Amino acid sequence: MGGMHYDLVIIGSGSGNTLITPYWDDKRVALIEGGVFGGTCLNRGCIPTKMFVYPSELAATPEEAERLGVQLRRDGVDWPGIRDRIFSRIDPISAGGRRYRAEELEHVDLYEEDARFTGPRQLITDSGQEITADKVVVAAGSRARLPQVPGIDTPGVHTSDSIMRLPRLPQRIVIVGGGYIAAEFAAIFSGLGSEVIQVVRGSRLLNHTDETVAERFTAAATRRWEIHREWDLTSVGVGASTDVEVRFERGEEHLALGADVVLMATGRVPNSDRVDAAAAGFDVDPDGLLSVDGYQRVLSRGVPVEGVFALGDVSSEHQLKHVANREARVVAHNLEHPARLRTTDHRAVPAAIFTRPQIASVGLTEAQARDVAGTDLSVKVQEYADVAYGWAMEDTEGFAKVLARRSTGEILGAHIMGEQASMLIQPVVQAMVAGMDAYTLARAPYWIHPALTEVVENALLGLETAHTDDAPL
Ligand SMILES: Cc1cc2nc3c(=O)[nH]c(=O)nc-3n(C[C@H](O)[C@H](O)[C@H](O)COP(=O)(O)OP(=O)(O)OC[C@H]3O[C@@H](n4cnc5c(N)ncnc54)[C@H](O)[C@@H]3O)c2cc1C
Ligand SMILES: NC(=O)c1ccc[n+]([C@@H]2O[C@H](COP(=O)([O-])OP(=O)(O)OC[C@H]3O[C@@H](n4cnc5c(N)ncnc54)[C@H](O)[C@@H]3O)[C@@H](O)[C@H]2O)c1
Repeated sequence: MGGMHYDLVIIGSGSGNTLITPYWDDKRVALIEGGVFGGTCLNRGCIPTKMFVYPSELAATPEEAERLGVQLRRDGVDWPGIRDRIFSRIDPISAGGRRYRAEELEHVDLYEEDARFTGPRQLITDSGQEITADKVVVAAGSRARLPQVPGIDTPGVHTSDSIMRLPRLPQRIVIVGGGYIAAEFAAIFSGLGSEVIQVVRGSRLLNHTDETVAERFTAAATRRWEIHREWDLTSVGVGASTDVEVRFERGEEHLALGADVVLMATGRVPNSDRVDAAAAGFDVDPDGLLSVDGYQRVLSRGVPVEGVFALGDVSSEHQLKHVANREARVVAHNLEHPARLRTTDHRAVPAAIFTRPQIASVGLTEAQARDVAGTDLSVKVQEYADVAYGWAMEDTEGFAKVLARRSTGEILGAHIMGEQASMLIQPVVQAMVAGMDAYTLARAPYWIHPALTEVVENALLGLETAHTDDAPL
């Protein structure tokens, strides 16, 4: 098989797919995708999960409404209907994207198989096709990590890749893990009416988040589904009377939980090994992340490799789609303008966890902010219950927490748990990027009364930060 040479080779059709700009119209491009076209977010990540979150929230409404004197009745949940509506929308988008790249663009060759490096800009596909290129972008993403315990291949053990396509809604599901994916699916399935049992190694859920979030989300989740803490997974097997049984231990104690299905939500590993980054001599950190510099250039022994870039989950500490997309825009620019390279701005990266209650964060946690600012740190936790819209909702759980330097008002972080957290955080993200201090953010714009945004306004006003006499009133 003769070798093929391209101006640009992209590995991965998630955010990598966006790199094929008009600049490449008169050049030769290869897009290599060994999985489903469109990558994680579209096919098995952000988009389908949120399409399950919304109906699940509707399904959970009767319990919420009851507190406010409204009697609603949920007559049932049509899981196959929900599932098929979601995937009948998503699957054609993936197929359409694939068709466009494979059939409609003459300058693009789509390789539908895995490829791995044999040199810095040299690859071989699984079928033996040798490929070289002037420029290579590694946009190979990450994959679900399965704990290596006996019985992990028992039928009924799922990851986020397969759980959304179940034939029927599980009556009882065990979820292992305490991170983003576990939190979102626990909310989805409990909202839809499954009995959810979540088991974590640590003492709190969402352990990596701000301490108030972790503590208060653990309490909120405990009110909604069953949680077992500080248990280590030991094995999985078929249960005596259940499809699958998951076993844990804690010192001398043992716990066996039977269920229809088990979701392993135990983290994701970057696909640097799947592309054999080591064979090309690229630097890979202990977590498997491909090392890049600020320009997204792949490093080898700390030095940028000519013409090789990486973006997204394979190289980013933020496993988030909006980050992968931003990095892709930077890579697209840098491929086209080698003399005017741009860096990716990773300041103020927000994230939301679409669980119940919703969570959103930006910037530092309180512990991190204390390390940075010491006694100059001001912290305010504003309860939803203490603003007018929170009264309307009769909210008892939500809060907005902001962190800022007392001396300058510089916002160091914000963490919100509750209704619409993912939207409420956005003004804070804007202010952090624009360098606006906390007091100016609270006082310069009008905040609509009595919208829920007042929870953020009041949190900012509650900070003890310095401001001048001519600051907005
Ligand atoms: C369940 C779930 C929910 C999520 N929800 C959100 C959310 O709400 N918001 C958010 O911001 N982020 C979310 N994420 C994270 C988000 O999906 C990822 O950060 C994002 O999709 C990463 O994009 P990427 O382009 O880096 O990689 P991907 O989209 O994963 O694309 C990489 C592609 O490369 C291919 N590939 C890998 N190795 C090779 C090889 N050797 N040869 C050929 N092809 C290869 C893979 O098959 C894959 O299709 C979620 C993730 C999951 C799993
Ligand atoms: N809304 C969003 O933006 C969103 C949603 C889903 C996923 N994501 C991205 O995907 C990434 C991966 O999500 P995730 O939830 O899989 O990972 P995570 O890193 O958030 O959580 C992994 C969890 O698994 C636990 N764990 C790891 N190994 C284990 C083992 N052997 N036994 C028991 N528990 C174990 C960890 O302690 C942790 O609680 C997230 O970090 C996030 O960046 C984002």
